[in-house]
Amino acid sequence: MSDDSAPKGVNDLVAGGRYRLLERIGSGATGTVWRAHDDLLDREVAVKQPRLPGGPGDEDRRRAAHRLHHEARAAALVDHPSAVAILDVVEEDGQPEAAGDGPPWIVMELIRGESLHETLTRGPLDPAEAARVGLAVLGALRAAHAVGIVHREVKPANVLLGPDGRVGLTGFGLAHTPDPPAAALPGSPDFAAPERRAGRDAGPASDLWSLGALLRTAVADTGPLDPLVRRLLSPDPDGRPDPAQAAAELEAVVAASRARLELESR
Ligand SMILES: Nc1ncnc2c1ncn2[C@@H]1O[C@H](COP(=O)(O)OP(=O)(O)OP(=O)(O)O)[C@@H](O)[C@H]1O
Repeated sequence: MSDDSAPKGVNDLVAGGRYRLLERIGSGATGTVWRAHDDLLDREVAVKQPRLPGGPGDEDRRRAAHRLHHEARAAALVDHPSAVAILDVVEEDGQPEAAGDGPPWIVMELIRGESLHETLTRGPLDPAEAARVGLAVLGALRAAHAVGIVHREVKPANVLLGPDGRVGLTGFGLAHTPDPPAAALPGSPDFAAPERRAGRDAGPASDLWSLGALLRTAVADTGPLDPLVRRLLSPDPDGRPDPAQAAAELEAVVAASRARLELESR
């Protein structure tokens, strides 16, 4: 693309010499997410600009940068159509930082839409749509668990919904591989499994509890999802369903709804 046709960015800020920031999408605890144009590949992407506390060398700042690096690495390991793909990481600050502690700007695929959290501010989903979204999230979680990653922050704000039915799980900031640090990490209490709230470590079953909480929050009445949601929300991690079984039950709810719609359209 020639310079003339390149979209004009906000303040013409170009991260990593390549990602032209176009529009602020939103911001969270660790940074601001921008819609950006990748001038090299001529496509739009999402770029997370870190917001780090303190000044260079501060412990808080070092920890926040570490968390972002960790988020990028954890998310990049997960290869699933319902996990937001990590495309690149660039270090862009101009500030002298210790190697590996610099603020990483995370370049991700852009999901044009909104988070499930935003969708739910307008009203609940019907159980079949919740099952479809839950099935996608569960798929991404199973892919994460298969490579030894526990997400630890499954919640509606971390589920992005595209206009084409696309579901993208993001927010791997608290994700970790087993053998965790002893200290309990912060998270969202409403979606954190009881063992996590008690300060014990989270395993794959903790993500299943969070999925149960997400499904319960997404619908006005759990209806056909009720038996599954109850088991996902079992206080005992061993009492939660096997992920393959949970997927089969969600699929059954989605299939029943499709069959009903087909009958009605005849
Ligand atoms: N890849 C993406 N494509 C489109 N929008 C995104 C993407 N990633 C995040 N967003 C949007 O950007 C906003 C901020 O995302 P971010 O991940 O920083 O939020 P957060 O989960 O609250 O943050 P944190 O995990 O740091 O607390 C959210 O509204 C989210 O919907």
